[in-house]
Amino acid sequence: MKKLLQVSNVTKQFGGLRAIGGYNGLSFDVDPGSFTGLIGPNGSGKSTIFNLLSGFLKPNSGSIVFDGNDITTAPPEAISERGLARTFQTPRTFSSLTVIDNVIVGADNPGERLRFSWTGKWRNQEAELKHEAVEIFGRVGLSHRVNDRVGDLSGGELRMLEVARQMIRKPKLILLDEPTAGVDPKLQQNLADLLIAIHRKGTTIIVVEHNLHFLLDLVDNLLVINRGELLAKGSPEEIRSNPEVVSAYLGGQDAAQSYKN
Ligand SMILES: Nc1ncnc2c1ncn2[C@@H]1O[C@H](COP(=O)(O)OP(=O)(O)OP(=O)(O)O)[C@@H](O)[C@H]1O
Repeated sequence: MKKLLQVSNVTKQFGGLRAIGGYNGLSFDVDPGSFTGLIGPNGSGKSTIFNLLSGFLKPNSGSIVFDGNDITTAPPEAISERGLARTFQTPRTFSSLTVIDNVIVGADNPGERLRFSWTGKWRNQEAELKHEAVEIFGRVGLSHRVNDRVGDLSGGELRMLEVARQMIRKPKLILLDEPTAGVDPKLQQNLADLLIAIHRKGTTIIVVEHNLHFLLDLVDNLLVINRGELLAKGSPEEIRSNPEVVSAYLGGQDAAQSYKN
C-alpha cells in the first residue's frame, strides 16, 4: 500500500544536542486511513516530531514525504495546503471573534493570517461553512456556544474549537497534540466520538496523548518514542505486552495491567 507519510532517518538538534533521531535518525511511516497514537515520556520528542511534520521546524538531516511530495523543507502554509493539518497544545484562536467565525477563519487560513481571511474566498462560501461548523459543534455537544465569543470558552471548549477549526478544512492527515488536556470527561467522550466519525470518513489521524485510557480504545496502532527514537510500534495489544515499553513508559507491570482494564 502507498504510504501517506514517510519519515526517513530524520534528526533534529537543539543547541548541539540531538533531540530527535538518536544515532540512525528517526524513521516511520503511516498508512492512509490509519489512526495512530504517538506516545512517550515527557520530553521524549512528540511535539518536536509534530513541528517537523508540519513545517514549523526543519530537520538537520533525513526526509519527510507526505502524499507523494517531499515536504522536508516546505513552509507550514505549503504543507497545510497539501492537506496536513495540526492542532497545538495551546489552542491558537482569535479571542475577539465568535466561535463560528473562528471555525470559518480556520477553513481558509491555514497560515493563521487573519488579514487575508477577511478578503479570502471563504466569504462566498460562508453559508456552507457555517452549516458545517454548526454540524461539527453539534457533534461535540457545543451547538449552544457557536455565537459566543471565544474569550468566554472554557479550556476544554477551546480544545474542541481547535479540532473543529482544522476538521472543517477536510485534511488528509490531522495531527492532534494532546486533545484531551483540560477537557472534562463528558467532553472527552464527545471528542472521542468525533474522532471516530472523522476517521470513519477516511481522515488519517495521528494523536499525541498522555491519557492512555482515552487513546488505547481509539487507535489502531501506536508509535512509542523514547529520547527522540522509536522504541516500539504495533497494535495497542502488542504495545501493552511489550516489556521494553512497559518498563520505559508504562511504569511497570502494574500500570500496564491497569491500561488493559
Ligand atoms: N525550541 C527548542 N529549543 C531547545 N530545545 C527544545 C526545543 N523544543 C524542544 N526541545 C527539547 O527537545 C526535547 C523534546 O521536547 P518535546 O517538547 O518535543 O517533547 P514532548 O515529548 O512533546 O514532551 P511533553 O510530553 O512534555 O510535551 C526536550 O529535551 C526539549 O527540551
